[in-house]
Amino acid sequence: MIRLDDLTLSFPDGDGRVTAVDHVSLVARPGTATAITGPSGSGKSSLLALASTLIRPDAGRVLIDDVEASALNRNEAASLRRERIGIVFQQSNLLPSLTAQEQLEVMNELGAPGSRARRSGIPARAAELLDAVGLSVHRGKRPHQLSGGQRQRVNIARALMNEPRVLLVDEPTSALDQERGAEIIELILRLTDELDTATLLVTHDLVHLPRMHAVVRMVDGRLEPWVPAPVAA
Ligand SMILES: Nc1ncnc2c1ncn2[C@@H]1O[C@H](COP(=O)(O)OP(=O)(O)OP(=O)(O)O)[C@@H](O)[C@H]1O
Repeated sequence: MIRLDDLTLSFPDGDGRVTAVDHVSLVARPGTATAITGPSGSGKSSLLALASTLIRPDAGRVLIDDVEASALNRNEAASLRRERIGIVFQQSNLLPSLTAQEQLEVMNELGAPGSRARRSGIPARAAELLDAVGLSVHRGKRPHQLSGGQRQRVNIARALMNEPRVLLVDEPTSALDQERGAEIIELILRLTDELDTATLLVTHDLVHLPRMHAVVRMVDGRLEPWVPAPVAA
């Protein structure tokens, strides 16, 4: 579970400060996907950065299960991210020289060494996740040999290597056409269910919202309930 509790974040802006996130509270439970939508510059990416512990709030708390993430120092926050949080950014920032399988395996080389038993399970886990995202036959390919949608699938599989409790996804469909975008959303929803992650997903794309367990809208850093536009008669 992830709980955002009265979060506020501001950035320096000329002589003053701009409030990117303004007293935002939100709870996402395991096995559910919550979409965060809203206009450009409304604070969606900033909220995700707070949820991921990559930046600290000016005020408020981020709770990941029972851990107060916003109170941790940098090293502790890095460990928490490694152990409990999966992050998928807009662009699939894959390493050009590595195959799909290696992109996943390298995740567990970074950071904590892990036991020998755990390390020996890594190739199998990587293969299993590539299978779950429909890329078994492409596991030996490098990023330039994959389509945009396939690269995004590798990205998602990579974020799941550490068996995260929380999955944070920023605009996963922005570089894809409608059909590939819809497939990626379906994939994220299926994995959220199967792996029981609490998923927060930023999207501009309103077509995906009815598939989500919950939808919130950010406007000027504040959270509003999302009210779907009436369907034309
Ligand atoms: N590092 C930063 N330094 C200064 N201001 C920032 C920084 N990051 C974001 N902002 C400001 O905070 C506000 C929210 O930005 P944010 O990127 O979170 O919005 P967004 O809803 O994700 O936008 P988009 O949909 O265009 O990605 C904006 O006014 C932006 O200019």
